[in-house]
Amino acid sequence: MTAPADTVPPAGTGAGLRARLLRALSHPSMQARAARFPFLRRKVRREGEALFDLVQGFVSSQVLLAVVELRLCHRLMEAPAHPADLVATTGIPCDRLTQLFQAAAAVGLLRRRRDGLFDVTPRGAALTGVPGLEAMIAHHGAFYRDMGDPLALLRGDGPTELAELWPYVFGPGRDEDPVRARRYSRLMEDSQALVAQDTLSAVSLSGVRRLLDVGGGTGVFAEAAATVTPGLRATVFDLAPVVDAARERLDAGAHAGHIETVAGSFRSDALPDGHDAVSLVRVLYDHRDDTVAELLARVRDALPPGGRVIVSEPMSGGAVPDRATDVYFAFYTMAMGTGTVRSQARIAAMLRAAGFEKVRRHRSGRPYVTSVVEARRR
Ligand SMILES: C[S@@+](CC[C@H](N)C(=O)[O-])C[C@H]1O[C@@H](n2cnc3c(N)ncnc32)[C@H](O)[C@@H]1O
Repeated sequence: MTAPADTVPPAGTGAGLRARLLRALSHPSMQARAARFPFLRRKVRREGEALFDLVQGFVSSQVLLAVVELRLCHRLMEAPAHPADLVATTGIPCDRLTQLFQAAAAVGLLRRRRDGLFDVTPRGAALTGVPGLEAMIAHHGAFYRDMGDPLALLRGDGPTELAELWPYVFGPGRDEDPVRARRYSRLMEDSQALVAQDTLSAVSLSGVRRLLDVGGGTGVFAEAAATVTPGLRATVFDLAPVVDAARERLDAGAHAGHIETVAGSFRSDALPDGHDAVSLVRVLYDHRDDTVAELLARVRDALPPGGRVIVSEPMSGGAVPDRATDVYFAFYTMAMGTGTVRSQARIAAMLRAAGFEKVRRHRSGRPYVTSVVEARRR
């Protein structure tokens, strides 16, 4: 497709040159002509590879899912194997299993050795070791079905499967089911350690005596905060069924005496006071702007002047769109029904509107794990 002529800026300007390059690249004969010029040849090839990468992304993800479901990396960590060795246990014919091994090697999870056996690569080993990653991949079936018709998802047509998995986003009446609360809490709990690690390396809690972790799940962040901040006492505030699971977990841990749990809903209940900092870890991106604005107002009311709020979650790249957050998390939260990824600038603006100041943005080295914004109550 070529751009209409009237949208092309005048020749000689930077924008004009760029528009001409884009027009040239979009011309079908360009692929053949570019072969004659080394610079263009390289550019066309790079763009071709990048486009093909986008085209085949879903297939790679499904290869990853098959690898996870068969626990292939776990099996090959024990000993290198030939696909034929796994036919009986997987029930997959040898020729197809060989194709899966080849594909897993092509995406860097396995290595094909000269003797025809396969073993795991460092990436394949990391897949088995990153807490929560395999559980996250395994639950993607629901997300991919929601993504099956992206235009329907964008238009907001019909129910989504992810909305069923995260029922609390719709508030009272949908947020009390203990079975579903356990299921989503376990999913979050597994990945919470990494998020806690990045959050606590972005912000120091030194000077904080009492931390309130709102939507704190089963207390993994509160425990991590207590571990790195001697003397810290924490309160985990979450919905009743989640708090029951949190209490069970925390009572078996090292910080049981320093971490309280309070059941309630931040939609309808005042937050417990007596804390000098409030954390919101992977909470805001689940909710619409009006819910977030009300929640931030409650956080402000629970804090003394100068009290800190810490927001930690994957954030949009904003002016510099980011592949992990503006693609994956944006569509994931959209499929949940009410969520959205916000940029640090947008969260900062919402914090200021709620009565916070001295906003600091900490861009993490792993935006796909989390980014952090903190502020003080005016
Ligand atoms: C995505 S999870 C994050 C949990 C934890 N902070 C973490 O990062 O693993 C969101 C949490 O917010 C809690 N939540 C949702 N709506 C809530 C409400 N109205 N009041 C209190 N907690 C709520 C959920 O139960 C869940 O534990």
